[in-house]
Amino acid sequence: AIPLQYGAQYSGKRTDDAMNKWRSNRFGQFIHWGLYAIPGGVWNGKTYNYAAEFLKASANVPSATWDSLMYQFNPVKFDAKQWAKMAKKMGVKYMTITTKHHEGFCLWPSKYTDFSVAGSPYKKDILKQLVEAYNAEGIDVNFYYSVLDWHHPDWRNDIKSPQDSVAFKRYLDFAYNQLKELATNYPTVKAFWFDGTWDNSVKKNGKWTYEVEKMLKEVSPGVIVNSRLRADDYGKRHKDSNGQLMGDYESGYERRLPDPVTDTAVTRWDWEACMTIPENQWGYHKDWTVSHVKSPLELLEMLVHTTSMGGNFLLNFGPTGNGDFRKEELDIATVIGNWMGKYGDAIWNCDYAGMKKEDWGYYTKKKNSNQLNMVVFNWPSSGLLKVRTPRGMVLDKASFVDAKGNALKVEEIADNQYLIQVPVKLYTSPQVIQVDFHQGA
Ligand SMILES: C#C[C@@H]1N[C@@H](C)[C@@H](O)[C@H]1O
Repeated sequence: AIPLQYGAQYSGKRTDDAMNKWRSNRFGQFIHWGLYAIPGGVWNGKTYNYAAEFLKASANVPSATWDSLMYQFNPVKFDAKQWAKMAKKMGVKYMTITTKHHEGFCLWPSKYTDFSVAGSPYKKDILKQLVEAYNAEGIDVNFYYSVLDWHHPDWRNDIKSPQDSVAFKRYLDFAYNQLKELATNYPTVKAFWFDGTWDNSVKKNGKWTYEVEKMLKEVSPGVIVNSRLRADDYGKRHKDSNGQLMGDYESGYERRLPDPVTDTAVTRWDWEACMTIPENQWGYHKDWTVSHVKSPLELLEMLVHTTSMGGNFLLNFGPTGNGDFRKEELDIATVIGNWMGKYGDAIWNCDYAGMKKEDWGYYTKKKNSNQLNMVVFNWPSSGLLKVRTPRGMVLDKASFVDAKGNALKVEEIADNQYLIQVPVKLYTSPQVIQVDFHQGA
């Protein structure tokens, strides 16, 4: 192995209470909210199709002009309690909020910058209201923090001169102080979601990334840090120069999921996929006709797919500049919430079942139980669901979660091969079959 000072600190999955809770949560709400929500992808009457939170770059807006949006930030419809109630009904167990996105605007009154809610007509601490409202609903709150900062004069994409080094050192001190401020002032935060760490300037500062993670875990014992923060001694990210995952979980799955047949290696570590409802809009965009918008059932299948591979699914919402949600997002929250209300037990506290993927859908397995869930998306015209079990696993009985009393016919047709007979009918949403099993000889 290559000797590293700033490589992975451990291998395998954390098994402490904080990580076990993070893992059992499975379904989270991502919220991207900042000044970009005010123009919503439109600048000087022109609609830009690229991600709305990148509008400053897409429309080539001068910094002084963009930063003056702070004086328009006054979300009169913002109601943290209402947001938290919607999230609770949707069935999420955690929420990740952009404390500061690439634009540098802070949703909390940071003492290290004037570019925050404190400088806006709104004035109040948005983070505080969200943390209190979501925690009151029993939902954990995690902080997204962009290391990349278009506003801060000392930010550098790369270090090409001694002057760059001096300036970037000031920037890194600023970011370190902000992160310590967040961990100290919001002690119930459960995880930090780092983004904007792809530039050479950060890759050349693996030591700083190591020290940030160390500080956060000292200030907030048990806190969880995603793999995007760290760079090792050689600038390697996510996995260090010895191929070991850095941080507490892999967070490279952005708008994509691992393949349930070829990518099962991902089940060896903790991971999370984050997902947009349109093709690629994280911040609020006025015009969602610019791309495909995923339906509730497309997103529900992604949630089940992710759980079936032992990952967390973080679904993104982009509130408007006024602090309310668009109708498509409210509808998705309702449809997914209705399903989770009936079948959430096949998601929460469930994990990879260690079984071969079948065409009809996905398996999830309740932690520390002999309860296997079959979430069926593709109903077989044959009325037969094929199940291949690992050696020694014997199926005992199967029934719809909605009809526990009516046992389904389970036929063992060969060693470790079963067929479960189900009615042939059209269902309009995925059905869940619960299977009890035991470990045989
Ligand atoms: C690129 C990029 C960023 N990473 C996603 C999580 C969003 O924050 C997007 O702006």
